[in-house]
Amino acid sequence: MTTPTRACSIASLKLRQILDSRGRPTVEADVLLNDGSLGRAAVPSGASTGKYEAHELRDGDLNHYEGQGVQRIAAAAQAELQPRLLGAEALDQNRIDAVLREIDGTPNLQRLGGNPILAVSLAAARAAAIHTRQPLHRYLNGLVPGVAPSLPLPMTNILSGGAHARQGMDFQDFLVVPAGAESYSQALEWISQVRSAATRLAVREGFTTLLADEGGLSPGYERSEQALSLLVWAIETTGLRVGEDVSIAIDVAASQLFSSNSGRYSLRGIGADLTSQQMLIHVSELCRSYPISSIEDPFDQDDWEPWRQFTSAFRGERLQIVGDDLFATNAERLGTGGREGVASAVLIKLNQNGTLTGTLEVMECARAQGYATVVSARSGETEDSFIADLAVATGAGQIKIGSVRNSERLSKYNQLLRIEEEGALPFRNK
Ligand SMILES: O=C(O)[C@@H](CO)OP(=O)(O)O
Ligand SMILES: [Mg+2]
Repeated sequence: MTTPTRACSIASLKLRQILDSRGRPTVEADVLLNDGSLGRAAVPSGASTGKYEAHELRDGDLNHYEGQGVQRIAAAAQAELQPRLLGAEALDQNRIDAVLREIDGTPNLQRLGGNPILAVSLAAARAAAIHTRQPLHRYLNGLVPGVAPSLPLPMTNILSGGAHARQGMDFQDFLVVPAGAESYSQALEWISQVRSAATRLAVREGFTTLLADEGGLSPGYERSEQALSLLVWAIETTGLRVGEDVSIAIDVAASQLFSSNSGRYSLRGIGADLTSQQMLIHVSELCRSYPISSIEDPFDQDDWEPWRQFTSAFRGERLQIVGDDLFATNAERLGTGGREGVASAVLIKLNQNGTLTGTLEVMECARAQGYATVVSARSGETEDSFIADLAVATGAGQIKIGSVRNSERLSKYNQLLRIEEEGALPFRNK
């Protein structure tokens, strides 16, 4: 692509299998530049994956894998990508990502896999940041001219259900949002106070405090209402004002509950299979009965009609409506959402998109159509803290990482503390 002798050009590429927080194989990339700058990045992996995501090449399923399958996927990708990327200019992220897509040659990256491709895309950005001697968030901010960086408001799992817990609540995430905090560090303090209060209360009530995939408590409640009540109680116990200092967010992850054969949502907690209209009534009632400030994926990724009705029913109220599986960090689907008046925010997951440049384009599209953005981790994570820097660099406003209990989550929370310490950055554009 360019002359291989430039200090910022790629000298070598290495892809390997490592383990994620579920103990399952995932991909890590090293990108080495001619001046010795080494960028390393690891990609996460979802459990409640949407069908419009970039394709992740895996070895086996959630509960079973053969052993070296991801190593073979990594090696195959390395063999094709390395010769084409040698000498590429690491500072030209657009070009690198375009070449990665071109080599794969499929729209959803199913040939080489979205996972090795994203790992290289992110590792190249990190190598470029090291080469330019900038913190990653500052380098990434340079890729989005005109965007003001800021520290994001965390949205944090306290209780988990659905595909992440294998017991209890049908809905996947029950989170708290410390919107009244004055700073990121205060927000994090409040979160950990609410989390310990929730643990104490669950113990007092005789429920288990076993943890789910993202470190959220998995008490085995049957009904969503029990989880929501515990959250309200935990916030009150800490002396914080419910709904003002700290409010509640939920991720229904409804695509996991939906059967396209029957067209119904199966809710074990209430012992019923709901039609789209019944589901609309159910989630609307929950949003009106509890101090919920944000709801994600209340309906299936292809069930657009209730999405439209729900969005228009809550228009003008203080409820953020987030599309995760619905938009799959895909500019085309987000554009459709904007035209159809569906949702008011988009969850941003790098591995749903497949490249850094593609993800930044989706965030730009969100800004252009007035949608809020929530940068998000996956349920299977690594110790890589890239998304913390990404959220700051893009002034995303919000971040969803999981609970504050496990190191693969804390690597992001703690990275944000370090960035806060650098000073001069506003908290969520306040
Ligand atoms: O649905 C989600 O928002 C994420 C994180 O909670 O889960 P997963 O990575 O399993 O898709
Ligand atoms: Mg989700």
